[in-house]
Amino acid sequence: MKNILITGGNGQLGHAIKKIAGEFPDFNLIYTDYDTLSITDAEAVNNYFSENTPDACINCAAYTAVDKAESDEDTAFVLNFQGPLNLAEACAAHNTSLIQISTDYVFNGNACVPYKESDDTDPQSVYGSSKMRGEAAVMGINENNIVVRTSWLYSEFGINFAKRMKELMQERPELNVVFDQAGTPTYAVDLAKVLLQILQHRFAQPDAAIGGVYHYSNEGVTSWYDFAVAIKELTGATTRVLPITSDKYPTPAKRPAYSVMNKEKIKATFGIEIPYWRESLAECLKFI
Ligand SMILES: NC(=O)C1=CN([C@@H]2O[C@H](COP(=O)(O)OP(=O)(O)OC[C@H]3O[C@@H](n4cnc5c(N)ncnc54)[C@H](OP(=O)(O)O)[C@@H]3O)[C@@H](O)[C@H]2O)C=CC1
Ligand SMILES: Cc1cn([C@H]2C[C@H](O)[C@@H](COP(=O)(O)OP(=O)(O)O[C@H]3O[C@@H](C)C(=O)[C@@H](O)[C@H]3O)O2)c(=O)[nH]c1=O
Repeated sequence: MKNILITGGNGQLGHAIKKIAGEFPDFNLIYTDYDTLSITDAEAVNNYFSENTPDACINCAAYTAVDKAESDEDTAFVLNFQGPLNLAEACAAHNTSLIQISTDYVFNGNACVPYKESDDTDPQSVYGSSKMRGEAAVMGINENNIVVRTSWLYSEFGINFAKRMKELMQERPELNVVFDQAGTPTYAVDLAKVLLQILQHRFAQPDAAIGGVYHYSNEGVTSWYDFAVAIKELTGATTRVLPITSDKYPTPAKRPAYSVMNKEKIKATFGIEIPYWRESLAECLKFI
């Protein structure tokens, strides 16, 4: 039995991991959150690892309020950079495997073909910059650590675009949604399974050199507008969904115009198949 620590366990991804934990009977999953283990408190993190010595840690704790981060930079960096650094140091000291979750918002969005892990990062927002620093901190401490970048995460848990759209469609006759930002939605439950599969792989072949950055989203490409239209179609809502350009929906943080990620590396390394985004959306909507 392997003990797996899930930090930020009360967030969206933490809940998604809880949902599928039963499919991994060899793992004893331990969930902590802000109130039980603040990842920004280096001493608390060290003490926790000394007392509990987990075999692996998946860091789901993060500052994810993209717009708020623009005016709350210090808090975003403490949580998205210092927190992962604290965890990476404790993991290194206790021989614990670490998976850090990162984001498509580390890219500037100027590409027109899917981003590879080796492409340059150039975040356009405080959130993206803080996550990029978190990636560098984790990989700088131990090259065997793993960073999984994902995009447009949604699920029946927490706050996310799909849940918000479904709510708004019940309240409003018309919705305006940007169609000039392209990316790929990711059902958090699909990501949760892959994270635990990666750990299975790590424990089965401890000497395999699988450390590094990986991209994972669902398959396909869409825009936020098309994502909203799919939610409307799949839920049978009658709201009019209208496409707008980003300048008609001003936000404090700039989002990448294109943040589709190439997933060849994660598929080849771990032998996984990835569901198409619309099929996963249909599955998720059964639970929203
Ligand atoms: N959501 C998305 O669209 C995407 C997310 N990601 C990444 O995926 C990961 C998971 O995101 P998601 O589950 O959506 O995020 P959530 O915001 O749902 O969850 C983050 C969790 O971290 C907790 N937390 C806050 N501060 C601390 C702290 N100091 N110590 C421990 N825990 C803390 C939060 O608790 P509380 O709520 O009490 O503050 C919350 O439970 C993150 O790394 C994120 O950057 C990547 C791409 C897209
Ligand atoms: C609610 C709403 C949003 N939008 C736009 C705003 C924005 O450009 C886009 C996405 O909206 P949101 O602000 O909900 O999503 P956002 O917070 O930008 O989502 C991001 O979160 C972080 C944590 C990530 O890591 C990213 O991968 C991504 O998922 O849709 C509309 O056009 N109309 C609307 O009614």
